[in-house]
Amino acid sequence: MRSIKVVIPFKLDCAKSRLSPVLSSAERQDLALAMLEDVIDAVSGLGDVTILLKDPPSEPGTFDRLISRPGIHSQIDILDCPLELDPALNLLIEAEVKRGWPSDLLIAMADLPLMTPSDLEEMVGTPGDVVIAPGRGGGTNLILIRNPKFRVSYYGLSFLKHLQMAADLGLSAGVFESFRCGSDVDEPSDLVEVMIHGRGRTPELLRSLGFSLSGVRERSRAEISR
Ligand SMILES: Nc1nc2c(ncn2[C@@H]2O[C@H](COP(=O)(O)OP(=O)(O)OP(=O)(O)O)[C@@H](O)[C@H]2O)c(=O)[nH]1
Ligand SMILES: C[C@H](OP(=O)(O)O)C(=O)O
Repeated sequence: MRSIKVVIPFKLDCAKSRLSPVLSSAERQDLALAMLEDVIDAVSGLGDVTILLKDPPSEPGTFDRLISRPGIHSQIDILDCPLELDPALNLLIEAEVKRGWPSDLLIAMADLPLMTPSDLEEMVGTPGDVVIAPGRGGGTNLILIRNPKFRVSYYGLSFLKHLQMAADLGLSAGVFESFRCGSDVDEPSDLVEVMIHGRGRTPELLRSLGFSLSGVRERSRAEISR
């Protein structure tokens, strides 16, 4: 099997703005870092990892502990790129093409705190020139790119867009359906799933911020309170 390079795009400044009804700006940054930690734990067995960073953090050393924890054996690099999500990722893809496509690329969003190494093993076993793990509601949570012709186009109905882009290029697309990989954390109601199913740093942080499951389940959803 070909080797895999993992790319995690990450933005700390104004991170997770859709959670502003329930979390302050500093808390959202802490949450973004906790989710990044859980994502690194899930992906680090697959190969080397590049964190594609939008804006260098104001506090030096923000990432030091995250990337040099015991149990993390892969190489983790931080690559600064001020561009928006798509141009930053497509520039990185083109750089890999110029290098002769030494590894396949797995692009993993940093807001997937439920994802586990065994989910990813299953995804990597899925055939296709491109394999996509959709997010709930039509987004794209993970893309495994095995063919260097593919480029990304996130936001909007990006799952369907990515399938169409693969078809337009004549590439085969595998779809990896997974509850854990499909659960990205964007809206306050997504925090419920983290409290119920999370096992890592993210539910721990939410508990330390005072969140708990209220024990009530209304309109088919458990409720959390703070
Ligand atoms: N490198 C880079 N990463 C980004 C950028 N915008 C978002 N990301 C990352 O891409 C992933 C998905 O982004 P979103 O779910 O929109 O996260 P977000 O922008 O922090 O959240 P909202 O402000 O609520 O949209 C997360 O891992 C983000 O950290 C960007 O402009 N550059
Ligand atoms: C990046 C974007 O994430 P969302 O904010 O839609 O979860 C997408 O999946 O296309």
